[in-house]
Amino acid sequence: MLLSRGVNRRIGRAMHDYSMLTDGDRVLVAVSGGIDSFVLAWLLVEWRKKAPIHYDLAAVHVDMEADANGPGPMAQKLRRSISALGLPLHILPARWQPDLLPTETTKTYHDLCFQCARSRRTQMFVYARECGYHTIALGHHRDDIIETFLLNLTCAGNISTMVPKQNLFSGRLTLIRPLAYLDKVEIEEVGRQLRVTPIRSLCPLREQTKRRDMQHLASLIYQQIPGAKEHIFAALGNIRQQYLLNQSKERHLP
Ligand SMILES: Nc1ncnc2c1ncn2[C@@H]1O[C@H](COP(=O)(O)OP(=O)(O)OP(=O)(O)O)[C@@H](O)[C@H]1O
Repeated sequence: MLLSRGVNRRIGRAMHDYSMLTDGDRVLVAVSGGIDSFVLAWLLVEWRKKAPIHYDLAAVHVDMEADANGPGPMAQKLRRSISALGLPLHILPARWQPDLLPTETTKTYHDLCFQCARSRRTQMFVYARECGYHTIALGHHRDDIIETFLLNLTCAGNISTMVPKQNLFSGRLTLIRPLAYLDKVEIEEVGRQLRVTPIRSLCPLREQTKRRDMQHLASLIYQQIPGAKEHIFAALGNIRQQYLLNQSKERHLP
């Protein structure tokens, strides 16, 4: 399958702008069962065929359905589709599962969503370290980056977002997001051409998170203001420090 010229160029530009991959890297691509991370896994396989560098590649999945009998049905299905790409899939039974939740009324959906994602990430970080992988590739895209910015702006009182490349633990682990310059719809189009069927999410909180609210907010802004998406994304790399405030956060947050 051929990627459109624009899509191919923006993947290349993201990889290049952030020097995401170098020769000899050992890369784990994190696959959720969703379209974005499957397309990313496919892309990293294809990219390696034509890249002037070589990197080792394997996939990892944190299985929310795993039980004493082993991987759940979704993870097994995912293993089949990932192995069709020629990649091994490491399945990690999730340590944190929604039905293991304490019945705490103080926790909001957002807290729980955050905890679940953090636990998943920690499991992948530990696995990467134990198995000698220094890079984890995630399927976040431009819409995710803008929604995170809106979330941090409106709910956390800071101006920040998820970055296309992030060094952690003094550089011992790097997160990369090669789809950072693509829109969700573009990735879905690639997924359609690859005939990817998303494996349904088990997340019971999915429809009720602040992230979902940010998706609605973003789509309202885009409907009202043509070009807003491009401008917001550009703004994230165009900080005018001298036109920001120097008050302390504590003084103004409730
Ligand atoms: N259970 C999981 N196991 C491994 N990686 C995961 C898992 N869930 C999410 N990820 C990684 O984190 C990224 C962002 O997760 P998020 O939940 O926002 O994505 P998604 O919409 O569920 O799935 P996708 O982005 O693959 O379509 C995914 O693209 C994937 O790289």
